[in-house]
Amino acid sequence: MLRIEDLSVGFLCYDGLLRQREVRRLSGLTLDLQAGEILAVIGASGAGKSLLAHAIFGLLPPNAVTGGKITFQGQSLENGVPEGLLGRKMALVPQQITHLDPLARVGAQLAWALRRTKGAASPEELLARYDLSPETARLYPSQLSGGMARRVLLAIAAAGAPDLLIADEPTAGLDPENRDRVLSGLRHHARGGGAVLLITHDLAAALPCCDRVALLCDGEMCGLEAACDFTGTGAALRSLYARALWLALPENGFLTDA
Ligand SMILES: Nc1ncnc2c1ncn2[C@@H]1O[C@H](COP(=O)(O)OP(=O)(O)OP(=O)(O)O)[C@@H](O)[C@H]1O
Ligand code: NI
Repeated sequence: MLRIEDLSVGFLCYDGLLRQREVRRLSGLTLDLQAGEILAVIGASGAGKSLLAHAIFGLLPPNAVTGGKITFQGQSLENGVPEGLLGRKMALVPQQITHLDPLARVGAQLAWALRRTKGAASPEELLARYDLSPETARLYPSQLSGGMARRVLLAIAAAGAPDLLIADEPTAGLDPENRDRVLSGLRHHARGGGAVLLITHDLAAALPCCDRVALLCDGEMCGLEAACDFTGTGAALRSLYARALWLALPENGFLTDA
């Protein structure tokens, strides 16, 4: 469904008064994502996870320099996501909850999303999918808890039943209960045949819900593993980085000498 081949992203910055140079932040990234699959992209802060999401949606700033190829359902995204696909075929759940309109009730924002994407669901159905009560529709964003706001963002992104959902840190700052609600909403999406790119730094939380894990390290891919291989001593994992990350989890004894 989504194919990324040799993607690179850099930024032009001034080096002296007039000379510009490119600072590479992503390089040589190759990935594909199938329908019905949840692929987790795991990496530390600054690894380039959000850049990957923004590159897919063509949301990079003008000083960005990109290379490589991104195709979605066989269509090139070289010039950004075509208008007809946005929201209806592919949707982004942004990292910042400030993307909600502070002056509009949740219900109105869901209704706009449904109208814009010609979505068939009702606002109540979308809220229920993310375990939000129908009364949530009457609230303004300032009246939502952090966990509720994240789930509202997901419900808005799900309005057009997109084939591909890219969720950038949808569980950041959430307690385990809210985190599981968000993840089960993403699983619901994948079960219905959608594909999910789940961006997170939390390997332990992502593992029970994803199918594969791509590891990003300083802008490069340093492992692509099946989620089921994160087990025992990590002997089935192919990359050293994945094994080190797995063994360093608290439940595996914080081992750091993999
Ligand atoms: N507009 C920009 N101009 C220059 N550098 C940028 C820009 N946006 C991001 N970067 C750099 O690219 C690198 C990757 O940033 P990115 O936001 O993708 O990290 P991340 O993995 O999403 O981190 P986090 O988990 O903290 O969200 C960082 O070093 C960041 O400073
Ligand atoms: Ni980020």
